[in-house]
Amino acid sequence: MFQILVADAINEEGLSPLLDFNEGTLIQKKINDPEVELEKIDALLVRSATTVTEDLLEKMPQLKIIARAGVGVDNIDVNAATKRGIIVVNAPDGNTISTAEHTFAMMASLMRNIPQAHQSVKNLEWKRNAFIGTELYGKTLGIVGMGRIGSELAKRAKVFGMNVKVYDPFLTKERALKLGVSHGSLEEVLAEADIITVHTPLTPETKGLINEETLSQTKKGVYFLNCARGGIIDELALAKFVGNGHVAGAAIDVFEVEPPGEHPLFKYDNVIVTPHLGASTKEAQLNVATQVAKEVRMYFEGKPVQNSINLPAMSKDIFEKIKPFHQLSKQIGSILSQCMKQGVNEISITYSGTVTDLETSYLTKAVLSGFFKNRIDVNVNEVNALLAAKERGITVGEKISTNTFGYANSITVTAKAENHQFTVRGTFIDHYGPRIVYLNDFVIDFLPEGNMVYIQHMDRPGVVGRVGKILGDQEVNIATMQVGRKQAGGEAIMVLSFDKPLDDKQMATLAALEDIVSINRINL
Ligand SMILES: NC(=O)C1=CN([C@@H]2O[C@H](COP(=O)(O)OP(=O)(O)OC[C@H]3O[C@@H](n4cnc5c(N)ncnc54)[C@H](O)[C@@H]3O)[C@@H](O)[C@H]2O)C=CC1
Ligand SMILES: O=C(O)CCC(=O)C(=O)O
Repeated sequence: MFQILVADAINEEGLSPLLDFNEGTLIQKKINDPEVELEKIDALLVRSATTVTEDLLEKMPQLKIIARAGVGVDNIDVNAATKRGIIVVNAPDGNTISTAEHTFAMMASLMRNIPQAHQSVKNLEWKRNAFIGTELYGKTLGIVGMGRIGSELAKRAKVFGMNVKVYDPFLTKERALKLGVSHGSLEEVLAEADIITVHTPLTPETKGLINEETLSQTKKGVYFLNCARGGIIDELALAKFVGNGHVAGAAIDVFEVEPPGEHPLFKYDNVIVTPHLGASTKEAQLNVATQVAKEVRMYFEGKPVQNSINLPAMSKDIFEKIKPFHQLSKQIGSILSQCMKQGVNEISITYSGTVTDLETSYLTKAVLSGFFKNRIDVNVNEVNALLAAKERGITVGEKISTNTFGYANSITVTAKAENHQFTVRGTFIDHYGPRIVYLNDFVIDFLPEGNMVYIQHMDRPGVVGRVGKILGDQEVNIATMQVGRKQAGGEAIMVLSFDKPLDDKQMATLAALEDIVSINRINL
């Protein structure tokens, strides 16, 4: 049973794919609840209240997937998760409309003094002249970060007759044209906009993007909005520019520290605030919860996840096509690792035939995950495979060849150490399955499965018989046996499979036989 911890308030109805999941137990408790056994948790679902740090991950050795029921993953140490092979998924578009609408509502409220007027009327006042507002019509809205939310906001602003000027270094001219917005530098947006709103993620590049220097490049009387992440606008700098009258007002949904407690912006009447409500609609909460619950279930069902931060997306169709090769690649990596015990400095992979139509980089990562399994403590998978190789100084190369060695496809992997190298080649035969067809200079043909031994020996009469006799005497049943040799009387190999692994004594007895050069267990 997979243990799935829902650590933040996530919409219950949206969690139904996990509540109905027979192979998972859903635990809805805070991360620091003493009843939560962190070391047993397989999946962690959070919103923004839980901060997923490297220290926390250290306490969760079984964790395989972190799901953020929302967009921003700045509360998750994605690098630390990646290093441990933990997939991080989010719900990228479930709350886009809600956040765009909230930003729009904040902008309209700010320009028409709605919160202040509301409070005044409730205080039994009737000050119609105190709350003269400003129209949105004809004003220039500057959008910094033209992704999903920025784009939805732009559409709404245009309907209200606003001009939209955007800054996003990753936005193409074609997309800007399609969205009907004017695209410029940050400096241009700062200089031209009447209202500026930020919609970027919080990253080292965007932290403090709006600071004293950039604020001083804006028009006097500009308005600011932040419904993205606290910290993109430097709060103290903004407070200073509101205080000196340069900024006419600000609407803030998100803070550097949440909840913010006493805050320098709160003393200004022309600053309106909400407690991180961008995604707080029934619709958005249901959407994001459903999206991540489905993703976690798909993951545990062995299906591809769609919205991973640290793994390329793969459609179901492609995943089905790649699946047999993925398994074969892992097996090749594992055989290689078990046959070549020394430290490796290079792994090169050659793909040929039908497999080259697929996403081979995914297979390369599978080869590495098979290779590192049992070699290092860390669970290596497609998420951290390249990183694991890099950290261990192993160069990984991938190439395509037209030589299929007579098969419809083949995957050939060579691991190189200082004075040694070992090659394993496999193929996948439709309606038949995976086969290993080449092992270190020997042509062979065996199913990579179960408990095997790989024996290097001299091709002399009686060797195969002696191996069979010794194992028979010890009541060991040989399930399959394949032999390969280069030339009569020269070096040869045997690959045998058994119902259960050979023990150390049995291995030692075989190793001591005359004409046996070496013997290795291969457990797949
Ligand atoms: N207040 C709330 O409750 C919510 C806040 N958010 C925040 O809004 C952010 C944006 O969300 P989406 O639009 O869905 O993300 P998105 O990924 O679709 O868009 C982000 C855009 O920012 C741009 N960008 C990145 N670095 C930039 C830079 N240095 N300068 C200018 N543009 C830059 C990207 O190119 C991208 O187009 C999220 O990262 C999240 O932190 C999201 C949902 C709810
Ligand atoms: O969980 C929430 O309500 C916050 C949403 C948010 O900030 C996000 O999706 O990035």
